[in-house]
This record gives sequence, C-alpha cells and structure tokens, in this order.
Amino acid sequence: MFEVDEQMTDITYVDISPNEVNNHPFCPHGPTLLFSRHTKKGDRKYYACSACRNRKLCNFFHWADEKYSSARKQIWHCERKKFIGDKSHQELYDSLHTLKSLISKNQVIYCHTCNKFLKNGDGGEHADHNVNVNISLHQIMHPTEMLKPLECDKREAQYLFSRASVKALINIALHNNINSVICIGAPRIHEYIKTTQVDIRSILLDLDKRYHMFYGPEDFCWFNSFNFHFFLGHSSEQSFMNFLRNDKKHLLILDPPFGGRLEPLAHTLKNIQALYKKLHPCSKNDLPVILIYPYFLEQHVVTCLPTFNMIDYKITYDNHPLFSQGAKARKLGSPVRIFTNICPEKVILPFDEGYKFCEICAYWVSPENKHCDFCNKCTSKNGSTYVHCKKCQKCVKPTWKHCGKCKRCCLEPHTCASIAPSLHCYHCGEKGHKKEDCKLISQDDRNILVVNISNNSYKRKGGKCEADNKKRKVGKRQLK
Ligand SMILES: C[S@@+](CC[C@H](N)C(=O)[O-])C[C@H]1O[C@@H](n2cnc3c(N)ncnc32)[C@H](O)[C@@H]1O
Ligand SMILES: [Zn+2]
Ligand SMILES: [Zn+2]
Ligand SMILES: [Zn+2]
Ligand SMILES: [Zn+2]
Ligand SMILES: [Zn+2]
Ligand SMILES: [Zn+2]
Repeated sequence: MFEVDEQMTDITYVDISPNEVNNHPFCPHGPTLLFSRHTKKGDRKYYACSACRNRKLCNFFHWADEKYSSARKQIWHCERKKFIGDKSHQELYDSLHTLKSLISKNQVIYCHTCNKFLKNGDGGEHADHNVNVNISLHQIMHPTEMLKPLECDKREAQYLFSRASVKALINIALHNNINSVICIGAPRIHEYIKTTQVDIRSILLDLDKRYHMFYGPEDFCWFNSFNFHFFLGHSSEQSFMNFLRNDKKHLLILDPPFGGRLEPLAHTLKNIQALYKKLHPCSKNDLPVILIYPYFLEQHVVTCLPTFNMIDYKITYDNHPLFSQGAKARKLGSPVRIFTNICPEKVILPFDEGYKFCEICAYWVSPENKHCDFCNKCTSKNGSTYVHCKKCQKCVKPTWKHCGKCKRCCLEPHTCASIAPSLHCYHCGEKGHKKEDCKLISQDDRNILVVNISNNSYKRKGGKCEADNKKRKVGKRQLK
C-alpha cells in the first residue's frame, strides 16, 4: 500500500518509448505508467494507474525496484477481470436495443445508480435508486444529454462541448473535406455526427463504458487514451483498425481530461499515426488531429507535439461554468483552445462569433486579437488585446508593466526579485522561476488549475469527485 512520505518533494512522469508501456504491470485500466518520486534521499520510481489520478479510484502502486511477485500479478489480474465484467459489447448493446419497441409505448426506465435500462415493472429493486422513466427515442440517440456527466476530475472529467463549439469543430472538419472522424473522449462530436445528416462517419473511443449500451462494436471502443489500451482486447482494437483502414479522409478529435499528463497522450497519438501510415502507405501527410487543451500549456503541447499549432478559437462547455459564457465565466472567455497539425490557414473559425481572418498572418484569429506591426503577427493568447513593449521587443498582456530593474515586463503589482538561474520553467522554458510561478498563467487561470501532487498533474477546478470529498493525506497545492 502506498504510504505518503513527509519527505516527498515532487513527483514526475517518466517518459518511456510508446511500446514499452506494455511491459509495465497492469491495473484494471491497462498498463500502468512509470513515475518518479523525488525525495531528499534521492529519486525512486514506481508504477501507478494511467487513468485515475487519485489512489481512492485505483490504488495500484508498485515500486519499480521491487520484485513484482506472481501472487500480486494474479490479484491484479482478478481485479481487472472483475472491472471488465462478463458481458460482451454485443450483450450490453442488446440490453437497450431489445427494449426499443417498448420505447414508443413509454415503457423504458433508466437507472443511473446501476447504469442499466429496464422495462416498466422491473424497477422494484431500483425503487431507491436514481431513475428516469419514459425514456424516449431522442434520449437514447443523445446519450450525452441523457446520462449524468461523470465530472470527477481525477478520472473522466466529462465536460461537454457547447452547441457552438460542436458546430465550430464540425465546420473545420467539413471545410477540410473530412468524412471520417475518430472521436477520442469526444462523445458529443460522435453523437452530433450520428444524429444529423452530415456526411461523415464516426467512431468513439472513451473510458466511459456506459456508451456500450448506445453504440455497437463498430461505433464505440472502450479505450484508455493514456496507455492506448482497448479494454475488450483484440476484437475492439480490430474495429478501430477497420475504421482507420477505410479509404476516407480521416480526422482525429481528442478532448482529454487536463488532469492527466500530456506525454502519454502524445505517445497514443504517435501510435495512431504509425498505424495510419501502415494502413495508408501512399499517404504523404500525417493523420489530421485536433487536440483540445488550455492556451497556457501551449509550450508544453508544442514540445510534446512539435507539428501542432495553437488556434485562437475559445472552446466552451455546457457543464463547466468557468469555461462557458454564463455569469461565473472567466472574464476573458474560455482559456481552452484548439491545437492541430492542420495548416492554420485551413482552420476557419466562425465569423458570426466575431472571428476574423488576418491577411498578413494568413490564419483566423479571435475578435480581440490585433495584428502587431512590430512582432508582425497576431500575438494575443489569453483573450485580451496584447500591447507591444519596445524594450522587451515583444507583445505582453495589458496587465503587465515593464520593470527597468528586472529588465522585463512583469505582472503588476510586482516585487523585484533576484533571478535564480538554477530554476527552470517547464511551461515557458525561461530560467528564474518554476512552472508553479509561471507568469504565462494568469491569476484567473491559476484559480482554475490546481496542481495535484500525486501525479504532478493539473485539473479543472469545480469537478466533483467522490474521492475529492474524502479527507486526503496528500494535500492540494494551489498554483501561486
Ligand atoms: C473533457 S471531456 C471531453 C468531452 C467532449 N468535450 C465532448 O463534449 O464530447 C473528457 C472525455 O474523455 C473521456 N476520458 C476521460 N479519461 C479518459 C481516458 N483515460 N481515456 C479515454 N477517454 C477518457 C471522458 O469520459 C470524457 O468523455
Ligand atoms: Zn487503474
Ligand atoms: Zn438501480
Ligand atoms: Zn496577424
Ligand atoms: Zn508586438
Ligand atoms: Zn517589457
Ligand atoms: Zn522588477
């Protein structure tokens, strides 16, 4: 069992080659990831779950320098079997579709407590459960409207795109003649494609196993994007391969929980790119990918995915007050952006929302983004109009002022500090501060993000999680 060590100072993810992960011990969520714990006594590596960022949700833990006994292996093998269950994808799909004729007679119930469809009259043992009666055809066609979103930031972090963002993403796809979309952690995009006349095929890959009931084996794979793991094994992986093999113009859309590490997701994207190249040896280009991520992690994204550019579009969500447009919303609009390997010129943004094409930069930008003649580009990143500092020779946020003593622009109010050259920022790449103090992350966004010590990861503030409510030995650290 993992014991929290008071000496613990920091934990980092240990990057390994994409295929090596399959040699790691398995938890119910597939191969575990390797982390390193830095203590005053030195570094020590361990394996932990890739999908759950809280040990209350999956408590797999194993020191890498200790023997992984066959007894432990057997215990986790049994845990995994229990987690996967004994029903096939087809059986789960049929559990809803055999009831279809009863839907028009208003005789179908859904139990959210048991995640099960039932016939009227079979609800006895679910009397105290959270149930919906009179399930309609519209509801079963729109599972993201019917199911309760799993908002646990330490696992699914299910935040659903607003209608405007779904449309913006679909329009980008259509403009690029895409007719086949791989939705990883993007159930709303999948649902939109499946329920509208749009001429696009779609497959959903997601950690949420409830989708087995709504989509058949050709349309949904129960999948962990942090370790490229198909829970139902070979047959499920083959469905995905068959989808990718098709001679269509594919696009991959990925909206992961920001609480997870980006490096393993980048490995998953590399695995898929390799499969794509193998299945389409004549294709000169990479598989087009859209990754949804916050603007202030841009440096980190382009380090992990060097062919990606950040696009100005502000992604909004229905069930996340900070990332939407309501009263509680961030003043400068959502900090969540599109990152893509599609040529920025071809990523058209909705002009009815004020987005415009900058003729000089030759890409679409947001309404407040003004072209800077000194930098010769549209420089705004965070949703405000940047101003040019001639001394720094770059554009900065309007809340920053140039400090003659520090010889750089700093967020006001500012106290001059001697720069510690040994410190290095993981986000902006500059010396003198750590990522926790990076000024590229505004106060607003620092309030949104909380560093989770357990996996040295980030989370969206506001997500409910059973494990969050319980008293934790490891405290949360607010970004200063
Ligand atoms: C931030 S939400 C994105 C939903 C998207 N905005 C939409 O409306 O379609 C994250 C999604 O990724 C899924 N997810 C979370 N962890 C995952 C994992 N390890 N592997 C695959 N999917 C995961 C969640 O179930 C959820 O659907
Ligand atoms: Zn796990
Ligand atoms: Zn029930
Ligand atoms: Zn410009
Ligand atoms: Zn400038
Ligand atoms: Zn300056
Ligand atoms: Zn100063």
